[in-house]
Amino acid sequence: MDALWMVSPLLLVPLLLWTSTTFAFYFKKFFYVAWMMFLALLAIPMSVAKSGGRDIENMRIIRFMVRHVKYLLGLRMEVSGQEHLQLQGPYVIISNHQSSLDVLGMMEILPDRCTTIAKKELIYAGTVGLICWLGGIVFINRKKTSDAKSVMSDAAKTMLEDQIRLWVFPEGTRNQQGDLLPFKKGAFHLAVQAQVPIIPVVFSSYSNFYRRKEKQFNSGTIRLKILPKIETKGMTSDDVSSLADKSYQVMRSAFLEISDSIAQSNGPTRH
Ligand SMILES: CCCCCC/C=C\CCCCCCCCCC(=O)SCCNC(=O)CCNC(=O)[C@H](O)C(C)(C)COP(=O)(O)OP(=O)(O)OC[C@H]1O[C@@H](n2cnc3c(N)ncnc32)[C@H](O)[C@@H]1OP(=O)(O)O
Ligand SMILES: CCCCCCCC/C=C\CCCCCCCC(=O)OC[C@@H](O)COP(=O)(O)O
Repeated sequence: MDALWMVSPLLLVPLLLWTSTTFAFYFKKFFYVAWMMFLALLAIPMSVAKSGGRDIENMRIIRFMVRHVKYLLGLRMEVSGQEHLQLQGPYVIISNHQSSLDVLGMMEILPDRCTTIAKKELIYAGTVGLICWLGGIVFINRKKTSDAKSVMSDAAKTMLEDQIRLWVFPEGTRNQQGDLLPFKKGAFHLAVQAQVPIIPVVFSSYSNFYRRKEKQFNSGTIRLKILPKIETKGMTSDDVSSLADKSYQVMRSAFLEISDSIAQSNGPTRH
């Protein structure tokens, strides 16, 4: 009995360590969602006051409101290739998609008059849904290909008429498998239909600070690499597959390169 009393406090040590990282994981996730909901609540009246309703200019307000959130979560952003975004007129940005944390990187580099394409379910996310609508986010129904395609073709026209840039996640869903998923074609049809360039953007792997399975959410660095534009002038729908393949290749090699260099600078990581 005595021996058990001596041992049990020692057993508490690993238990406390386990709960503290797990606790931090849930706490940071909860805080992130709650804080974004709160920021959206502030941004809604600001957007309505500025532009009276749904308007792409509201993305400036959203960008401004989200920029500090990285500090609250202990994340650092390292951006390279910013000069590639200095193009006149509309273009399509494509990037990999790991988590809702991508919004932080997106707001770090979002050019003016740029909004994004998102699944329609996001509109039901309370204040976040409303601010997305006010920011002109284009919602698509992924379960109905024909609907999604027609929304994307309309978007190609609007891009040119209103001089708008669109950010698309060509993987079509979130993915943290340490590699890119095969690309869907929508972003490439969009760029070809509008005859505008594609600018690939790559987020480094989050696996060195965020591991969902292991319930870890530490401080860390996100590298954001903006790659040179890929022209689509003169291309037709016949070129879409090769355009998608080419984009995939350049993004995949950039992803492996920047993710690897972070893993090395942080020392070995557990997987
Ligand atoms: C102030 C504080 C606020 C705080 C809150 C923050 C608020 C705001 C910040 C904003 C940030 C919000 C961030 C939101 C991120 C959300 C991201 C997402 O939701 S990702 C999911 C949605 N996005 C996508 O899915 C885009 C990528 N998907 C596609 O491009 C798909 O192709 C599609 C959805 C258009 C269609 O998909 P699917 O039904 O699966 O069909 P496919 O297999 O891809 O295609 C079938 C065939 O159709 C051809 N195709 C596709 N598109 C077209 C087209 N536009 N025109 C003609 N043809 C098309 C395609 O080539 C296929 O044919 P094939 O013969 O096989 O080639
Ligand atoms: C009252 C409802 C409350 C719902 C609360 C959810 C609110 C989310 C709040 C804060 C996060 C802010 C950033 C939101 C934008 C990110 C959205 C996102 O990343 O969507 C996932 C989508 O790309 C792919 O979806 P799937 O991986 O296919 O699934």
